[in-house]
Amino acid sequence: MTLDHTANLEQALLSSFTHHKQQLLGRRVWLACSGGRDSLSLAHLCQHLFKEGKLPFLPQLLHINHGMQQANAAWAEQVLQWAEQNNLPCQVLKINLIKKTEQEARQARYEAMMSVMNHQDVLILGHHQDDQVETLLMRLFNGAGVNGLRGMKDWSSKKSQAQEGSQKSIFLWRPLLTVSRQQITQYANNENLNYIDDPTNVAWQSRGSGNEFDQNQLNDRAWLRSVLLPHITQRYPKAKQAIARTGQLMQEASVILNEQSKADLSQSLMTDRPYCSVLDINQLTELSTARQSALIHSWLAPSATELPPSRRLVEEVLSLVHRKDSDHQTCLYWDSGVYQYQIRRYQHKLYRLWQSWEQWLQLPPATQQVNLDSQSEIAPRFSLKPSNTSFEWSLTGLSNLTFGIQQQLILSSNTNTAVETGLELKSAKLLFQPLPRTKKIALPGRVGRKSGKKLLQALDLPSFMRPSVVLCSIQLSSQVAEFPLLLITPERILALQSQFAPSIQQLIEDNNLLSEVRNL
Ligand SMILES: Nc1ncnc2c1ncn2[C@@H]1O[C@H](COP(=O)(O)OP(=O)(O)OP(=O)(O)O)[C@@H](O)[C@H]1O
Repeated sequence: MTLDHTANLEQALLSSFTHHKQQLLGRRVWLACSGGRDSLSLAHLCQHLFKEGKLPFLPQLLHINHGMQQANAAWAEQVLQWAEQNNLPCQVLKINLIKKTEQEARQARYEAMMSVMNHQDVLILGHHQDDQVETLLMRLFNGAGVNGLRGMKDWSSKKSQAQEGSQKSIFLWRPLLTVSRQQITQYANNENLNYIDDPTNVAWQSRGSGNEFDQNQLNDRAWLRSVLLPHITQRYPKAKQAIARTGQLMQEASVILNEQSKADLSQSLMTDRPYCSVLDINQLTELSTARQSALIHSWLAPSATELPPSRRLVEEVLSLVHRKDSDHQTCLYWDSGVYQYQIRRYQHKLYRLWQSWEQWLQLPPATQQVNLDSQSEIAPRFSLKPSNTSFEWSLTGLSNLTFGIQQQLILSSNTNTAVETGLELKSAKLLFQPLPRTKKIALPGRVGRKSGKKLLQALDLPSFMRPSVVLCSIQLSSQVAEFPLLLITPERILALQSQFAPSIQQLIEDNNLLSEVRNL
């Protein structure tokens, strides 16, 4: 028969296990064990349920030695010994903290654990209901919305931030979120667990003969735990359960809200790359104001590792969206903690750009030429701009283009002799250069030729993209002037009016001629 003191914990773990059984299938399970009361109780419970055949896995323990307090090495030793006595595999990982803040310690802890875990492994954490209540209160006092007030999730995914662009992610599993600290304490005491009591968790100060704590010495979490919550529960004995219940309701509400804003976002998105995302303002403004705000809020922080934007920034972006004048100079800056963004508007489009991308766009493209008879020299990716450390812009399928032009020249030169055609091909060149502002160019399907700003406006190109337009022209012999063939931007290729336009258009439509940007 299960004793009362184990019933709550056992029930919570087994019910959470049943709930996530499918997600756990085939995955390796680890347990983050500080050696404190919560995670040690959890490790003990896992081992007990595994022995009884109720849990199909035995987690491998991971303990982080923060190297911050003298006692840390002794704690690591204590966890190792306990694991050995209880036949649980255990690894100690040492980290070096630079800033020594709580936030940095948490992040470094996760990164260290992820470094030994495989992609999509599961990490069990000892967070419980009281932790959840403290988290909710801290967020409430910081003005959180529905997403913040849902608190910690019992199952979530965490991506490694160790290297930019890293694909490694793991699952965090918190099976004890419905169990109170008191219930865990009871379990630990009844099982005679020799857990570690970290003094920085409570920040007690010894004063004179008695033990009192100095409120000013407590961090926010410790103050809520030791000062505010006892007051609240005196008046409202069930306050903690009620706050945790609100968290669950917010969790459900946030699922609905997020599904809605995801659907709204996909309707309004015109382009979506991490470094350049474009929203259609006409679509966006069809939505109610509340849905516009929710959409902008999630669009400004596209990945889970980024900070949520402030209410004020969302309002500023919305007022940019609703501007009726033709001002295209306004630029809002936003640092999401991971990326630095610029938010800009052009015509009916709203741009979210990495700052590094906007700066890269200002660099001039290369001026270069390709001889039409030397097909073998053409690289599969023909670089259009000197690469820097962040981006590479290239034209793929240039050999298809030169081949198409050669064929057309041969076909159209039936009045010439083979020798003359050969000579014409030999001297023919493709020239690539930054679009000259003075050159008059006819756009396909438009009347008359345009130059400079007018041409770029007709192309619907925002000012920050204009330095990155390449003109590709053909020069058939050194005596004859060149003819414009195509305009290339990082986003697209436009075939200009020329005898080669139909075949170039075909190459573009078949994706055999592409302008491609790679984020390095
Ligand atoms: N040094 C550590 N090594 C491994 N895991 C840790 C460590 N510190 C914290 N954790 C994990 O993160 C969870 C939440 O961290 P928190 O700071 O609340 O833990 P704690 O109070 O120090 O320890 P516990 O929750 O085990 O009593 C812990 O339950 C544990 O799973």
